[in-house]
Amino acid sequence: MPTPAAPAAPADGPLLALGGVSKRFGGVHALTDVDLEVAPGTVRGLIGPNGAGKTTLFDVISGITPASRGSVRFGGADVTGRSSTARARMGMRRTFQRAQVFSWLSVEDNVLAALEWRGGGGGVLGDLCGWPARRRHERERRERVAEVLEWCGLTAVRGITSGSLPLGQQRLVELARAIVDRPTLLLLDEPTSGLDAAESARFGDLIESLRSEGCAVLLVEHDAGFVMRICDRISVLNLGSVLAEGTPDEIQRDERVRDAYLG
Ligand SMILES: Nc1ncnc2c1ncn2[C@@H]1O[C@H](COP(=O)(O)OP(=O)(O)OP(=O)(O)O)[C@@H](O)[C@H]1O
Repeated sequence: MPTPAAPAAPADGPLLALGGVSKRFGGVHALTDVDLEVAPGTVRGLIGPNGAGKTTLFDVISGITPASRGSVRFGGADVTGRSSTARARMGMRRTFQRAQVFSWLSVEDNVLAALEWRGGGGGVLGDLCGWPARRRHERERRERVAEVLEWCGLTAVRGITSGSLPLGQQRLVELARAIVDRPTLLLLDEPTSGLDAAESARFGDLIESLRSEGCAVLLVEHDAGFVMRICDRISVLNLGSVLAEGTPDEIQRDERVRDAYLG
């Protein structure tokens, strides 16, 4: 299992902290005064009925959509006004409800491409001169990709075109892309959607391994059993507001949550 970097958070503070986040789309109040924290190296679930605001909250956290009000702090810094690219450079990664991979690239090149965007090669001069440092850098990157492919169980299909893989493996490719340069916070949007029981269980194991290595995870997931099994804490959204927050036990016992969501 690859070793993620140490969390980029102040020693005694949350890695991610949302304060009073609201989002309006015209007359639609998608989010209202949402407070939420994710501690380093923990898994937080975000659950709620359809239309509760989960995807909108992910968009606000990752910087795809600006909040109408409120603040987003990440790694101790106020990132409310920063772009999604800036947040990614700080160690935040996200996956989507529909797995996003370069379907025409091989599995290995997909994961390599996720490392490339950070740059760090030797540039044109380095290419021309074939500097040893650049060659070493390239070898290290290939080794890192091989390590992550192995960890995600993708070594055997590393040369296959990603778009020809079944959905479960495409999700693993997306996960491999997200973790290859060692994020400190991973936002997973319905990672088990469309997976069979064995694939979901594998995904659960991978998330637990990531946590044990210090990576924090915020997980939107409709499979309540999966969420209860895997999360340290859970926030329940309903109609854009936090209805409840607590441990899986506390959430399961909460009558308001049962009425609104768990049934
Ligand atoms: N771009 C938009 N323009 C207008 N309304 C939007 C937009 N995006 C989301 N909404 C509205 O905001 C509310 C929250 O939607 P959101 O997709 O965040 O919920 P969700 O909890 O992720 O739902 P689901 O579980 O179905 O994915 C809904 O009422 C939705 O219609």
